[in-house]
Amino acid sequence: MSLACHAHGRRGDFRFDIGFESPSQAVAVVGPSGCGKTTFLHGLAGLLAESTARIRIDDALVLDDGMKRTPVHRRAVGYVFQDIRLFPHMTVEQNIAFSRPYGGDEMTVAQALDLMDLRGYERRRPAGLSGGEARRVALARALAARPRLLLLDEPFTGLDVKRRERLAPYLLRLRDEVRLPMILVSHDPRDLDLIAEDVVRVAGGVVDANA
Ligand SMILES: Nc1ncnc2c1ncn2[C@@H]1O[C@H](COP(=O)(O)OP(=O)(O)OP(=O)(O)O)[C@@H](O)[C@H]1O
Repeated sequence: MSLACHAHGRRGDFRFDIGFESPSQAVAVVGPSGCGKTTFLHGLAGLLAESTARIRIDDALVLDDGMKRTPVHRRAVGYVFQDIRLFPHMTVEQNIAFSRPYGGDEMTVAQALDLMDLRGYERRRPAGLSGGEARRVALARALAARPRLLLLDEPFTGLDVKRRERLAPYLLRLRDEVRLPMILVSHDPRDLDLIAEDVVRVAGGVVDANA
């Protein structure tokens, strides 16, 4: 599988122009705090007013803002926020079903629940979940929209070593069984060992050519 992504634009005074081509399916974008990792993901997801993006997976142009900007809900891009952002007033199942209308019809809420081993959690609310469980719900919510690319912002943040080891197989399941292309952003080298197949280094809003 090959993955080519590019996003450029600005967030306030910060300008960025970040892109890569990779023969891998799981690419990590790494770099120091403030270098633009999250901004890059936001650009790809359409969450910035002043940015454009382009995504190619194998021979398919999945997204191209060149002529006309694609709205967030038509981007076929799943996003798991660093701080998870589940809807607190909804149950686990309602959280997952929320993104369902924006995707295709193959991946159902039930399949997302199965994939993330969330059977039995359907009626629970986010406040009653552990950090790792909440991350699995956030992954299931992203999956239920049937994305063609998954964006993960610091997927293990806030989890200790034991909990990281418990969450990792779920991400590997998406990578190796579902074959879902993913870009993860991280400042922690351990994340790269766990799931990344390729690494892109970023500094000051651009890819670091010397890395
Ligand atoms: N809402 C905002 N308005 C204006 N500038 C912002 C905003 N959010 C972030 N920035 C700026 O954009 C730049 C890139 O920030 P970004 O969050 O993408 O970095 P990062 O590499 O993800 O950092 P970290 O690892 O600390 O999360 C920073 O210089 C930051 O100050």
